[in-house]
Amino acid sequence: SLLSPIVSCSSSSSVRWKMESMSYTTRSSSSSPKLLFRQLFEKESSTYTYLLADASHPDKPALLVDPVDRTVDRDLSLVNDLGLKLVYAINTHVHADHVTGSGLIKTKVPGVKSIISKASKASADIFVEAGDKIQFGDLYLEVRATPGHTVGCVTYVTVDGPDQPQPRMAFTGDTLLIRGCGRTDFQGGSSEQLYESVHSQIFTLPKDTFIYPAHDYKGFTVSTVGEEVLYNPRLTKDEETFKSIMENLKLAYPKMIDVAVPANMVCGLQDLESKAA
Ligand SMILES: N[C@@H](CCC(=O)N[C@@H](CSS)C(=O)NCC(=O)O)C(=O)O
Repeated sequence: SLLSPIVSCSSSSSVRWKMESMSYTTRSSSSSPKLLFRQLFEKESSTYTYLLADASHPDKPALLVDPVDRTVDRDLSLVNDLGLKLVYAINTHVHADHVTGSGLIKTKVPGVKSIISKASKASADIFVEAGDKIQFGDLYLEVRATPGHTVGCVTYVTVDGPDQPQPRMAFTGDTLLIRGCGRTDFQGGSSEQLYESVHSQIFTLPKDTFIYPAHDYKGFTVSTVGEEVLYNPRLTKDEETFKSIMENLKLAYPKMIDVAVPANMVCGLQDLESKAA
């Protein structure tokens, strides 16, 4: 069931990996899980990193979505200040504009597992695909496949359930930005796929679902499904108009693309590995 304590993800060895094997302390009271949530910003790449934790669980298990290498120390210091136990460093996709902090976090916090989609073909400890659920304490993120910006893009959504955060929250990576969307001109991008992904996997969520993207270039911090369905200047159009908009964006390639993509295919560790060699 949706809230089964057994949450499985596909692992690198293609064996179903059961997160029930995590040794969490059992909750002693019958209180509902309490989400601790922080939105963090990295200004050079205009990237948002998200910290989520089950603050009412005795272990306070936490995860970071889309950490950036340059701000790992800030993020870990916050995790420490809040008394959290970081268990996962998760990426929505292989980023092209900055190096992920996942690998660096793993060198600094033993036991943290990196997660990315199987479709990304990048390396990580755990590979997820559509329908998988990521458990932290008594809270869950559901994986939705949202290709289009890259082939391996996924959106992580809090699940629907009596003890789960309401309104729901969707971490859309670069698939859906506030009043925008990710570009589709490299890394296997496809405007058709992105249009289908957003309409079938994100716009079908309840209207009050919060949209938390991986970037913002205009000063926005959060939106909702209802807002984007009404006001997104690209995705409110019909598919042909959308494709034409995307073909005419005329954006410069991200400055770091030649460094970031190869590094992010190996959890952001390429530089560390080449230095060690
Ligand atoms: N100028 C930045 C890169 C800006 C950019 O291309 N952003 C991407 C997401 S990061 S690959 C994007 O999809 N933008 C969509 C848009 O409409 O802006 C740099 O050099 O790093």
